[in-house]
Amino acid sequence: MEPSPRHAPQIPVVVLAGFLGSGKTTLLNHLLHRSGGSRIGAVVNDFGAIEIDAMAVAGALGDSTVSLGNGCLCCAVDVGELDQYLERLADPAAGIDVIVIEASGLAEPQELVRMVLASENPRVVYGGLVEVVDAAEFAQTRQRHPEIDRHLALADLVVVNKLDRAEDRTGILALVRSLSDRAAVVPATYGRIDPEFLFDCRPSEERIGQLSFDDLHRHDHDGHPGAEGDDHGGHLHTGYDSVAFVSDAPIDPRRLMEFLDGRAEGLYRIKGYVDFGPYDPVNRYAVHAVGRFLRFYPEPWADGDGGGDDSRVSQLVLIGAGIDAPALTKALEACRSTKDAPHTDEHGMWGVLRYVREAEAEEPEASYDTL
Ligand SMILES: Nc1nc2c(ncn2[C@@H]2O[C@H](COP(=O)(O)OP(=O)(O)OP(=O)(O)O)[C@@H](O)[C@H]2O)c(=O)[nH]1
Repeated sequence: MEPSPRHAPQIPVVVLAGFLGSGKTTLLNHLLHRSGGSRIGAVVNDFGAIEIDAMAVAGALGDSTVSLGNGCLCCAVDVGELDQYLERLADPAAGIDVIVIEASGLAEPQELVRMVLASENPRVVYGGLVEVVDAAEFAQTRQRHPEIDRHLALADLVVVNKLDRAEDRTGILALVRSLSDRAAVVPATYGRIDPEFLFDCRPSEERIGQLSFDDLHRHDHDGHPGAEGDDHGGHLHTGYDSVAFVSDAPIDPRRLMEFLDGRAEGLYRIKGYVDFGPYDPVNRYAVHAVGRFLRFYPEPWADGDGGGDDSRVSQLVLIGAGIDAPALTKALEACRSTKDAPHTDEHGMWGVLRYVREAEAEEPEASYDTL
């Protein structure tokens, strides 16, 4: 017998937040592959005009992913769009057990929590705030954005990610614990946490109290300067811009490496996919830069090994503070390849391949980090 709507279990909606490049998409992908019998629906909010994050999770999810592109969800005037998506994912026919909203790396988590709490959909219930921290960049990020402390204080679960890159693992964990109020603090590399943490991270009664509308409101007005009279003055994304670049022509690997090696300090985040054309007809290259960190991840093109296909494009999103968008676009345009014959420059890919790391994602899954 069908359970009556009144008694149907409510689907937890978890907000997954964390600064640019901290590893939210990586964590979400891990959960999608490790969730056992649970079915996860995802709402992905990209800051840039191209939905790179949505592409990165869509493969695993098919139509259980919806994308809220271009701009921070926290600034949406009309929250109806989120409601519509929640409605769709919470439809019993979709068979979804938990919904994860991946916030953009510049979103204000308390705004997202507020939106979920405001949802009138009886099938969903707020399932907690997960904050992902980049252990390697945390000190600098906190210096530039003291608001991060406020985000951690609101979290129900904090994932201290990228511990493989952290110099002082114990120190960073202790610091995050001291900032996190009563949240569980979980160490991780590549977002590999036990999914139980997430599905169980519903806030306790006490924490629901803390995240009531009134308290969130109070946080806005006491918590950060610029909130009064300027809706987004204290938001993390103030001063940040994004540039979206798409190219049908393949990219020249040497020129792109020159561009990347010379990137300005303020250009904190680059992500996307690159077609190096005849330099590697089999693979496209996912690219990620976070601060000074740079990595390429070759992955076979979905259209087989033909090459020369019209559907092959390079798509990049660049996010930073104080960046010169027209100059960046011009510099990227100059990276377009003009050569047809790669053998005239057979070492052309060397620069890129220096940033391809083998097998780092293939460590045994069983070993969750402990500290
Ligand atoms: N070394 C290392 N790299 C990691 C780890 N987790 C994620 N990364 C890499 O960090 C980069 C950014 O990861 P994402 O998961 O895309 O980060 P994100 O938070 O979704 O990024 P935005 O949506 O732009 O804010 C990618 O190159 C990941 O492979 C980790 O634990 N260790």
